[in-house]
Amino acid sequence: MNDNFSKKYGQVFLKDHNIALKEVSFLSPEDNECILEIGPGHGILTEQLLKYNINLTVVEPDHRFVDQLNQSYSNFIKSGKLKIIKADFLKLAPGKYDKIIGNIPYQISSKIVFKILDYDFKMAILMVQKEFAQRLVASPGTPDYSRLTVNSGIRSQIKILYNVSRNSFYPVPKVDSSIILIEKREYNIDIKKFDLFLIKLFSMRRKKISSIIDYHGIYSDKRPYELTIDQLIEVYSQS
Ligand SMILES: C[S@@+](CC[C@H](N)C(=O)[O-])C[C@H]1O[C@@H](n2cnc3c(N)ncnc32)[C@H](O)[C@@H]1O
Repeated sequence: MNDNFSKKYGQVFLKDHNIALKEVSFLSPEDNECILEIGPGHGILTEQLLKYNINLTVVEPDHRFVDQLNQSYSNFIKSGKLKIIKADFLKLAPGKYDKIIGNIPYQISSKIVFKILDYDFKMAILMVQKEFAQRLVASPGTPDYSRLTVNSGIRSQIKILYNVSRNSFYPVPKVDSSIILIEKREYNIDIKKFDLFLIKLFSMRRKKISSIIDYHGIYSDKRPYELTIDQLIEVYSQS
């Protein structure tokens, strides 16, 4: 295929097969699991995934890759083991999969993570920009601690598993990457309403909570970025 990289689709491609193997081994596919891959591109992860006895669905908006995958994996498609959806993942209605995997475009990483968290799934393995991974797992009181950390932290447990050099990709991007694990967890809050509350608080992250919202409890003098997730939920439920 003539590589005409699309900036619009955030196309940098993993060239290190050992990293692809590592990601798939982190995912640990089990027999008959339904697995979703976001943004297969040339299929470096797809190829490894198809070695397992799983049902694989891949979502890719770029018709060039869809055509390439349709050709390379026609037997898997015929046997029903592989389904290729030509679409923007962000526009799909959330579904149910056992596991999700993807080396996702940097510029829409937070939208993709928020969308994944609307899915019914057990765990996801994603390759993301290193700095983005650090924002996901940031501790309260640090500059990286944000609405993204809290929103994703309520709905899941996230860990950085492995850092990947920019030199493992082509064309070489300006940033390094990290492989992260997302494990979905149960939560008991209206996430849409809570997120609106977070947007308001974190838009003034250095102001005292009592000067942002009508709250006069024990955390009034704290700043939003200083509170743990549980403390933010407490403020939300009392305001
Ligand atoms: C960083 S590249 C990774 C490609 C391949 N998985 C790899 O590791 O080499 C991101 C891929 O996501 C695709 N992509 C971009 N926007 C997307 C979207 N909204 N939904 C699904 N895939 C998207 C791109 O076309 C590209 O194939």
